Amino acid sequence: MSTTGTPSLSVNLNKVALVRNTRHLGIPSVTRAATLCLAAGAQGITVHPRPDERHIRAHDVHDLSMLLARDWPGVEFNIEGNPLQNLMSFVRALRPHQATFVPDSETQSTSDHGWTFPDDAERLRPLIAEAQALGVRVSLFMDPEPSMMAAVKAVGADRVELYTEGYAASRGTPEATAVLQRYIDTARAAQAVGLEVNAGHDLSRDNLTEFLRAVPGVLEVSIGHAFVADALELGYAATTADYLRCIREAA
Ligand SMILES: CC(=O)[C@@H](O)[C@H](O)COP(=O)(O)O
Ligand SMILES: NCC(=O)COP(=O)(O)O
Repeated sequence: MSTTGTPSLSVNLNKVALVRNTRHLGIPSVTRAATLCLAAGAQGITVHPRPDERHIRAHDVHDLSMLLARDWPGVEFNIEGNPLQNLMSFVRALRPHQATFVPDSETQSTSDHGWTFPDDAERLRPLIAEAQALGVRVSLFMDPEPSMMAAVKAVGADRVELYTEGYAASRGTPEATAVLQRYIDTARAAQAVGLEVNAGHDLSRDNLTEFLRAVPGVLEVSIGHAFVADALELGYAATTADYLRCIREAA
């Protein structure tokens, strides 16, 4: 949650790195993108360093951590990934404010599901405890399934990130109202057991306000793909300002 009491905007820079990686010129710069978004008012930076380094590379995570610590001390750094693969090495080395645990396979093209309980509980429990002992808040990427929230709390997580692809894809279909209701019910179930709530995946300027108006108490949205697509047209500063407007209009 930002200092204004509205949900925080954490800009995911994966797709900036994706373009950068097609040549050896260092452009577009991931750290420059972070600086421009933060200067325009974004409250956080998210990266998802995948094991194949198709976009964010290990040095990006280190560079961003240094940049934020040096120039943006109030800004939240959120690193996403699978703690059973490469995520914990970043958590141990850099101690970001938040680690979002995502159950992706190594070759997955993008995230497409959340953790499953009770199946994943015993593998996650010690990793959640380790991250928290390092001062890192842990959020679990979860499908909108109210019945899972008690298990997320029981395994020790601080937050859930609601996987919003289903919401985004349902808009304009006959199922849209029922789908949105599942997110509302899941957020309420999470909050009822003492979990905080984030949201992300396929959020955009078109669908963000409606989501935040409907789903209570979302503290943070992380947005990358649509954000970077918009930034190609509008620039980072104007894009950040417009996403902040979408968030404000939901209040
Ligand atoms: C967890 C989540 O929803 C995002 O991290 C998303 O997976 C972005 O990753 P890509 O940019 O690799 O699609
Ligand atoms: N956690 C979701 C995220 O960081 C960005 O997802 P997307 O906007 O790239 O789909």
